[in-house]
Amino acid sequence: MISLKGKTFVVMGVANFRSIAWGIAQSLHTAGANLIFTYANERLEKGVRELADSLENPNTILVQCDVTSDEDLAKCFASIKEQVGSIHGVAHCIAFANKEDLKGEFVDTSRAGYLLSQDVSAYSLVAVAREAKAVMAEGGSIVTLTYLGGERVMQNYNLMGVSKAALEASVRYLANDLGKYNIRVNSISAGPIRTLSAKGVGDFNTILKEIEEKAPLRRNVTQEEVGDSAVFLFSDLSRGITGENLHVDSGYHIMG
Ligand SMILES: CCCCCCc1ccc(Oc2ccc(Oc3cccc(O)n3)cc2)c(O)c1
Repeated sequence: MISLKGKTFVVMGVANFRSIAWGIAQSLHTAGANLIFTYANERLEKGVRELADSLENPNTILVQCDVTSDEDLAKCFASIKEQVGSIHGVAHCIAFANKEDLKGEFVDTSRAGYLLSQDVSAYSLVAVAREAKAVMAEGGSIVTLTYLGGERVMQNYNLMGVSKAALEASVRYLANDLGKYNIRVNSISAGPIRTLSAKGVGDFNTILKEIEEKAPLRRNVTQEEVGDSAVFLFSDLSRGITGENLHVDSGYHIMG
């Protein structure tokens, strides 16, 4: 089993026990890591604290962080630096698009909706990477979450697909910039998982069934499987990998 004992990772985007971010947190915890959870606002704090407390690790820290605010991000990582000195990685599990932009016709996307989704789902990784760089002395690893709809059209995914395309290109350009500091930047393209966020995507159930019928493994993936692949990308076993998009999707992406 990979050991991340004595290492500290920031997990951004836990909403509840179904979150992929929580799956990543559990796998990191099992590997012995210390965790710092960030949450967007007070409404989310209670739920994140209950989950964090369930790990029973006294080193766990919670920090409020609204990724749409440069000031909040700067304060968040300054607080992390002050509390732990340095971190070894960041799991960026944050995305958003207005519900009306996740169904119907992409051509009808509003300017405001498009910019909001790009800001939260793609630009936030650039800002997080910039702030995290200053707290990752001995190098580190940044992992973000994407979906196949960023590479090709998946009905209803619409605006989020365009935001994920921007996110995946941002991973490559960030990997180019940060490699000289021995900071790696990768994405995990997860298969569909029934999370709070998934409720926002039109006709979600159809794709779950399609995976069971067409994916090479003939089954859907779980938060734990994505979490374990994230531990691989956070560990030295992936020290030669950066700018990569790792599909953890039962192989579905290889099918026509
Ligand atoms: C047709 C594609 C079906 C599979 C979708 C898999 C998936 C599920 C969830 C994903 O993450 C989000 C995150 C925010 C998001 O925007 C939301 C979520 C809930 C409410 C709302 O107003 N917006 C939509 C999807 C995601 O990027 C991808």
